[in-house]
Amino acid sequence: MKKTQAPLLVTKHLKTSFKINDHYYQALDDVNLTVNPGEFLAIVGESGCGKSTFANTIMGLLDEHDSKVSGSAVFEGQELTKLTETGYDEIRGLKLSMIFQDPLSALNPLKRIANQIDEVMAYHTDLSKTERYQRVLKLLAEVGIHDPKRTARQFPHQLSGGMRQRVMIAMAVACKPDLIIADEPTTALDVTIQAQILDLLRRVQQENHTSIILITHDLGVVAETADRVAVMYAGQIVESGSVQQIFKEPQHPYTRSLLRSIPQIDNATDDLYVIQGNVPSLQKMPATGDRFAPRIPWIPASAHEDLPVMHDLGDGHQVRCTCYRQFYFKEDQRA
Ligand SMILES: Nc1ncnc2c1ncn2[C@@H]1O[C@H](COP(=O)(O)OP(=O)(O)OP(=O)(O)O)[C@@H](O)[C@H]1O
Repeated sequence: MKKTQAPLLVTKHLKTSFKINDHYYQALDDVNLTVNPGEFLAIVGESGCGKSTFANTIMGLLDEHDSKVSGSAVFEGQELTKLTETGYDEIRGLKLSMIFQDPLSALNPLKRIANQIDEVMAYHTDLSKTERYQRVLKLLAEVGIHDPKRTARQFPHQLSGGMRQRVMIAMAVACKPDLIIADEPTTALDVTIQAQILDLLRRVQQENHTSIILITHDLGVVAETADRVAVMYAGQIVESGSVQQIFKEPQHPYTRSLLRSIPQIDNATDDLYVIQGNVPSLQKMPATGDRFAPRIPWIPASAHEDLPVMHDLGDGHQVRCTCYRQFYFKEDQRA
């Protein structure tokens, strides 16, 4: 059952800049995203596209001395960009949680697992110590830890990578938050464990009706997991839509290139498609034009907009720039 029909998180014209050598450079540019209650949104893009910056902006984890945020991010009616540190303390862990890529550095190496999960409940709930311990064991069992009592006594270094990530998920869901941001939660894990962790996140979303934003560079992991996908390139959302739209009718050349780069099991003899070039650094970000254009030089300049905007394709499918209308792969054209 839905807790509320209103969107959970709405960002409008959200921009984040970082100070480098006394100048501010934009890492997030005009990000407009909506996350509905109980929805699983994936944000996908190569390394350096701004995905973690988005997560850190929403979670209030940026260093205010070297970053600037403008625009709006409203979470459950609260404007996050104006929230003080004390305000964030009230909602982080309770309404808004984060799962990091590297649980070993996110967990405290000197504290037993039980104490780390207990902390968030001690801060946000009125449960007694005994009740909290019972909940720690229940949470550990729910995230697939076979011997919760034993794991509760252990330190992070005594656990495998997959178990540590399960513990992080137990911590993140301890107070049943409304939104969890998982930043590359499976990147450091092998493929089998990766699938288990994604299944677990999906289960958390369905059982607790929690919204999840999954941040990943791997479009391949998204198809089975997410409801909607936002593709990010060089600090901008270049395409967004349902999983079906993104996988069956991808429009932006960047989305199509990412899809083509996914290894296909039934296509083992074909060479893997590699997107040529790199994501521009913040200092080299072009002020105008399609930011992906330099990586598809065979597409005529006239196909791109000078100041690309989002185009509505219907049913919630959006794409930036008109170049998608004339996009083709150079290799296909030669064939
Ligand atoms: N504190 C910072 N100061 C300066 N530049 C930063 C800072 N944090 C991130 N950046 C730059 O902002 C851009 C976006 O980085 P971000 O980490 O958000 O990308 P990402 O898509 O999450 O990639 P990755 O998966 O590698 O973290 C990059 O060019 C990065 O170098």
